[in-house]
Amino acid sequence: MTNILDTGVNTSALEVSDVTVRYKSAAVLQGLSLRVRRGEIYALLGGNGAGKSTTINALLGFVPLASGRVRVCGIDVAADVLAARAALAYVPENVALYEHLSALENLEYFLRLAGNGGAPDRAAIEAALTTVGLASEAWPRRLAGYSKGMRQKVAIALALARAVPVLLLDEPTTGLDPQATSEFNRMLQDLRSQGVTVFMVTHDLLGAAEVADRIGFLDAGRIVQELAADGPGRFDVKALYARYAGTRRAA
Ligand SMILES: Nc1ncnc2c1ncn2[C@@H]1O[C@H](COP(=O)(O)OP(=O)(O)OP(=O)(O)O)[C@@H](O)[C@H]1O
Repeated sequence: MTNILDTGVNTSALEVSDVTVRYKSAAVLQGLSLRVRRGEIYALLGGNGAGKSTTINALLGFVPLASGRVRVCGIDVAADVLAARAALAYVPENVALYEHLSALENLEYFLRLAGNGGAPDRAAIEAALTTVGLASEAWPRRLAGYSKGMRQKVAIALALARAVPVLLLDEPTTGLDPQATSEFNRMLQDLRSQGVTVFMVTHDLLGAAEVADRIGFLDAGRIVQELAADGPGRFDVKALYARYAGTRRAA
């Protein structure tokens, strides 16, 4: 798969440096710093209100920064938000695609919108749908009959067909059954092996431990802990659970 921004291979995919975001007087991100390497799966965990969605909004350039800097593939988001967004595909928890169109038609339609008006490349569409593991029988069916997991696959296939190097996933496994979750995690591993970077916000500690290279714990707008997968043993889930539970503020 071609990476649209593979110049500057030494730059991080995502770099958040000492970022503060305020809503009115309240600081929601408070000196947040994190770095995601190219081809890495990074899971951001944190309790409700910790600032996870605000972090995604900062990466997309949707919230002004009171201080700090955000870079996407080396591009300063404040300096060139459109170039930064072109390197990102944001997949929200509930994917917004056309229900009355099939997977193939949705991809054709959105690629035409994103492109320069020419016909989208059918082979690239089929390759992307294959990579995400959507069964080919489903490709011509309307999305109205799709499960949540299938819709997510279509949204990710769209990002792949656009050759976007970085995926931002918001709660991707919420509402998926265990089989769909493990299929989803396998797909993320396939994407990683193709050099795609994944940044996901999640409450699914076990899923994150299964698939992520690193897990960051966000509390009150900053990273309070960051752990890396340690080889074949990966994360110590028990210890992780204790730490994760420990970052949640008392209700
Ligand atoms: N547009 C806004 N205006 C004012 N306050 C906001 C706004 N958006 C978020 N907040 C506040 O900022 C804080 C962080 O919100 P954010 O949505 O980033 O948290 P989160 O970690 O994604 O939470 P959740 O897990 O519940 O989705 C919360 O206290 C929230 O109420």
